[in-house]
Amino acid sequence: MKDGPVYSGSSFGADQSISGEAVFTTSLVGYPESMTDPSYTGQILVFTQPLIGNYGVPGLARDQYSLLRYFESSKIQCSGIVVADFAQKYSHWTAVESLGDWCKREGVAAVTGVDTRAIVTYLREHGSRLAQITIGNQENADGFQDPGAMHLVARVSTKNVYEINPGQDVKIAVLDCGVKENILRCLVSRGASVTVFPHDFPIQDVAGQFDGIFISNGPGDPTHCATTVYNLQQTMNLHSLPIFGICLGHQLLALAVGAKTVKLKYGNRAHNIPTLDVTTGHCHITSQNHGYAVDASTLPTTFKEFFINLNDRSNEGMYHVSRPIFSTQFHPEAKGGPLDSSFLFDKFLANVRQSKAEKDLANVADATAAATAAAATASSL
Ligand SMILES: NC(=O)CC[C@H](N)C(=O)O
Repeated sequence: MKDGPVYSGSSFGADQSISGEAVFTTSLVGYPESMTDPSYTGQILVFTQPLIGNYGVPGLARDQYSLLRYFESSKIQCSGIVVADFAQKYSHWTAVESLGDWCKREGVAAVTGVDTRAIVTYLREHGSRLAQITIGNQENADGFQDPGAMHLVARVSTKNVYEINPGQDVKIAVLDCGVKENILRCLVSRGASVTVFPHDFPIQDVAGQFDGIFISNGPGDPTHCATTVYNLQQTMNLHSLPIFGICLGHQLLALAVGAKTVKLKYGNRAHNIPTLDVTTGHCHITSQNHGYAVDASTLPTTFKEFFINLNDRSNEGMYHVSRPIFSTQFHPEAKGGPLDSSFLFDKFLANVRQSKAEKDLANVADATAAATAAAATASSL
């Protein structure tokens, strides 16, 4: 840890010294999904679950939409992992290799045999820290790189525009700030065509061709994404489309409407965080991975707090008081149970279909009015 303790263990991944921000997750399962989540870019992930690797690592199978079945992106995104006890033997019907072999193949550092309880206690007391993993006597050439100071979204976002599930009744534009495969699946499996755009694409220029806008999760400090924030402001000024944002997408939407974000002491990374839906009084068990949060006291009067974290009372979402715009800090696409908060995708799709129906009706009314006017002009000639 920078200016902190040193913990020694054994390397079971790549012999590669790295640096990053040390953060911890209390999730019991899902290491393939977490490690490939682009939001973990630049971070060293410490697992509180002591035994990691016992179900191995699955292959790159794809579903009917060509989305990865078992990973959130096609490579490991975190800089390194730290576990108490790496399981050398693994067993699962989807497994094709061990966690150690995967890390070696992808050049990712992995340490086992350290007291992760001591590390997590340190991180909880001092907050997320810059850290290094050094192998043997190797010096880490990078020193202590701070991912919070980098515009990581620019690194992980798509460079090209692409479409998934074309030809459906509604079309959704996704701003990819580091989008997870399962978010795309949650949209297309509900019958939408999805077009994915780079994070800084001027979405206001093409928004009229879509029935809804989605803003994805992504790594790092949201305040680096000034272009996306500006484009979202323009989009909301020029179009009345439904909008949904998740995690970084929530933070960017909040910045676009004039709210502020803050860095949390050590963040929320888990699959079982109780979150209150302020509109219903129901508590949802949610999946989370974030180090920043929206300061709810800075929301404009046009937005209300949607969800509140019941552990630390931090903001978990917002909704517009009169327009179909809402966003969540937690991840409704990632769930410990079978459904959990996935109803939020149904809500977004319902908004999208309703807005499309209203637009179609307005177009029919315009066409009828134009035809009536043309007929009147013709009969008066
Ligand atoms: N999962 C995410 O989108 C993370 C958002 C942001 N990078 C944070 O850490 O708060």
